[in-house]
Amino acid sequence: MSASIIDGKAAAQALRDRLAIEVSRIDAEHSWVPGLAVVLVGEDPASQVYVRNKGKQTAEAGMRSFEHKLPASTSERELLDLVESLNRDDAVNGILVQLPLPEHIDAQLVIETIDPAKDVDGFHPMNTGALSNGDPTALVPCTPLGCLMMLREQFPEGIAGLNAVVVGRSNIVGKPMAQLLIAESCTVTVAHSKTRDLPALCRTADILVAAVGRPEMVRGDWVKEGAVVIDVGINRVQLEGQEKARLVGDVAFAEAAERAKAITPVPGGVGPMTIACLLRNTVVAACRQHRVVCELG
Ligand SMILES: NC(=O)C1=CN([C@@H]2O[C@H](COP(=O)(O)OP(=O)(O)OC[C@H]3O[C@@H](n4cnc5c(N)ncnc54)[C@H](OP(=O)(O)O)[C@@H]3O)[C@@H](O)[C@H]2O)C=CC1
Ligand SMILES: Nc1nc(=O)c2c([nH]1)NC[C@@H]1CN(c3ccc(C(=O)N[C@@H](CCC(=O)O)C(=O)O)cc3)C=[N+]21
Ligand SMILES: [Mg+2]
Repeated sequence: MSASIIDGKAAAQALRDRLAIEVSRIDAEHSWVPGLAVVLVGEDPASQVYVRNKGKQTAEAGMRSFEHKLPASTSERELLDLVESLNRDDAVNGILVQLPLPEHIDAQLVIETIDPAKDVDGFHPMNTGALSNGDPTALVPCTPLGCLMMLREQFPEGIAGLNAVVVGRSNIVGKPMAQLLIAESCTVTVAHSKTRDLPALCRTADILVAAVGRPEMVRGDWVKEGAVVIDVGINRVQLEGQEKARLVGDVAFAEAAERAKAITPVPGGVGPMTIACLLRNTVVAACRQHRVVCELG
């Protein structure tokens, strides 16, 4: 079998097109547009790429974008003050503080300072709690939400009852991914660095999600014939004799594609959908704040 390649770029474009229509309807009917504030502390080059993409795509969807770039030397108090001022700012409907933060800043404290109604990353305990309780009003973390949207497209008959293996248990990807799949009635196993015989476990997966941060760790023979593989990994690897770093996922793509039914590429898979879902969460959050019905579900 040779896998079909899931086009995350196209899926993200389609979602952004729908958002743009919804935003222009809101603007016409209510005379406001959703606003997203992105806060970047420090100079991490990869984070700068994402922040630039977010700003551009936010504007293209007709929304307002507020970028706050702070030096790595910013104190915790200064960052908390900024978050509190964004909480009070009515033009700001969504707040994203790019992670990781410098060592001297308590990231959990920053996350808990964000108004849960503006927490478009879905990382605030109020939102993670709501997700784990199956509360549909939860703001759901963007990367897992994007993965779920792509998975649903692959299974017109639904995913209930399928075996899902999520490799990685981070608060930003693995755990919320597992929660979403549980809510979809998959049978979910979460693997991590202490998991025994990971290859054999992965071979039980109808749905295999890799969110590990290790380039091409998941090999072709870990993939069950006909499985759908979602590769969340974004790893910059420097190849010998090549000038530019290359982006690779957590899955050995060519090998896995020989056995999977469908697979997401890196780049062009989960990454673009993450940003589109961030914009979606911002529109949803803005509509709730204005007590206006949103036609995005
Ligand atoms: N496309 C996108 O939009 C996004 C992509 N990413 C990418 O996804 C990847 C994961 O990110 P994130 O969740 O933040 O990473 P973390 O480093 O926070 O978590 C990695 C997880 O993988 C587990 N792990 C590490 N090594 C192994 C191993 N050898 N075998 C099994 N499990 C292992 C860890 O286990 P343990 O808990 O035991 O340490 C941990 O649970 C990264 O490449 C990141 O860049 C992240 C966010 C968004
Ligand atoms: N508070 C917070 N929320 C996040 O959602 C968050 C974060 N912090 N910190 C970093 C990770 C990573 N992340 C990505 C977003 C887009 C792409 C993306 O657009 N990737 C493109 C390629 C872009 C490139 O060339 O680097 C692709 O995969 O095709 C990747 C990764 C969001 N994250
Ligand atoms: Mg992390």
